[in-house]
Amino acid sequence: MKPIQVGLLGAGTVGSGTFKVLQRNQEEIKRRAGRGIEITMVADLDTARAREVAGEGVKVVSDAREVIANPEIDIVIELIGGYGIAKQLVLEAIAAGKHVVTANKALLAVHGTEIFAAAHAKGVMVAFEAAVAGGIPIIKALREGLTANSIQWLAGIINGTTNFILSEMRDKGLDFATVLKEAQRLGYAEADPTFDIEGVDAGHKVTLMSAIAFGIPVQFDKAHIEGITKLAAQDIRYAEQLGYRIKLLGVTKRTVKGIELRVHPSLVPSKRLLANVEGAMNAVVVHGDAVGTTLYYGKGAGSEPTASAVIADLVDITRLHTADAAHRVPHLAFHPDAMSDLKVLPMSEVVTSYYLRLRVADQAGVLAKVTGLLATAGISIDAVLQREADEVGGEGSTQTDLIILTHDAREGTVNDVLAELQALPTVLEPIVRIRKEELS
Ligand SMILES: NC(=O)c1ccc[n+]([C@@H]2O[C@H](COP(=O)([O-])OP(=O)(O)OC[C@H]3O[C@@H](n4cnc5c(N)ncnc54)[C@H](O)[C@@H]3O)[C@@H](O)[C@H]2O)c1
Ligand SMILES: N[C@@H](CCO)C(=O)O
Ligand code: NA
Repeated sequence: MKPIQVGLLGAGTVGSGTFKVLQRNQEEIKRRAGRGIEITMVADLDTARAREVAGEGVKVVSDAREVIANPEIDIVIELIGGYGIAKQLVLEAIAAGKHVVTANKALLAVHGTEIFAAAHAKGVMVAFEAAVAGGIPIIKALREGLTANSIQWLAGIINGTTNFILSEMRDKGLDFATVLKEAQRLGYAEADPTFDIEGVDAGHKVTLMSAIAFGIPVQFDKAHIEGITKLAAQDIRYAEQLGYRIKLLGVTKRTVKGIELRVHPSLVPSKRLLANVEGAMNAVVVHGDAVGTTLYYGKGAGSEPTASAVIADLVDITRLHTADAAHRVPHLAFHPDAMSDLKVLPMSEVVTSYYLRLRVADQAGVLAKVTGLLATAGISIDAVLQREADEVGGEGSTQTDLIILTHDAREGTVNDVLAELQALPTVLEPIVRIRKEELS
């Protein structure tokens, strides 16, 4: 089947990421969607840059309406932003019978009711995973994964720019303006960064989540919004001394009286996972009556993380648009005729790093012997800690613990060297081995 054709409006930060990821993972995405997905036309006012982004074989125009008018195109991605021309283009694309994918939370939070109604009437989809918490699939989680639940509340760090500002101010003592500039340079901030720092962007996102969580219309005008511009550095410090971090949270809650919908700085106990979400990272905690509390964490802004969500929507729409049984969501995510024959590795071939603890005789040369055997096996050491003998076995002890952190090594190699180490007469007890994952 011929690839589904996509038109892109706006080849900026997110648009260029969408191109890159779609090209890099083309084959895998096709195996998942059951059909190729190709951006064949791009509109951007800056046609020279768009041409650079799009590469060979893609038609570049400056007038977005040419993309919408192209009958070959089934899906239009709107990545221009704002309420003005973006709104007109989205409504025109819908009227022309195109599905729309957008990252424009401002547009949907304010004009969502009109846009979704137009799409419903026309029988097309408007997908917006990228609009909330960027790459985190929170829309899909709320709409599909948690669909059995009566959702009670959700709270999240959903603006990367402000979380980045708060983290950098606290950790590096940098001033607000400097960090904001850096967030803009990194492509996190909105075209108008007051939307970020005054909590408006977070308000747009929590409004969209509130609608999906509780089945209410999008009502940005009812949200209470405070940003971080009035936050004083000493309050961040005092909160810290009391065991709290200050985070800009978007919160929406079902109560007997109605729905809470609010964005403001909040003290969060330092030991909570949310308090430890740093930099431009986002996280959303959702509480459903059946599932309890669940947490979603990841990059909420930036070129490729946001593109990740845009493309997920493209795949969803491609599956639904190509509406025969063969193109529904496959049981194993990839289409049955596109499964891979990649092998599952035996544990001995797994590469990871290790924590090793050896109870050894407290005598000269033991450490050298142990590290020598590891070196011979090609296992490099990240850190060594030797406990004092009397900490281990009491005063006058003749035993001590050697704790070794290794760099990455093959499990089979580690097994062999552990057998050698265990056989040393100076190693007194079974060696403790715990695998270590940096998960970075
Ligand atoms: N940057 C992020 O991390 C991020 C994350 C999530 C959502 N978003 C949203 O994604 C959208 C795009 O953001 P971005 O950061 O990629 O913005 P950007 O400013 O980098 O890109 C916008 C592009 O649109 C083009 N453009 C402007 N007017 C146009 C018109 N009339 N016709 C055609 N092209 C036009 C601009 O030349 C520019 O290349 C916004 O709605 C934003 O809120 C961004
Ligand atoms: N300006 C937004 C981009 C992602 O929506 C942020 O900082 O989170
Ligand atoms: Na998302």
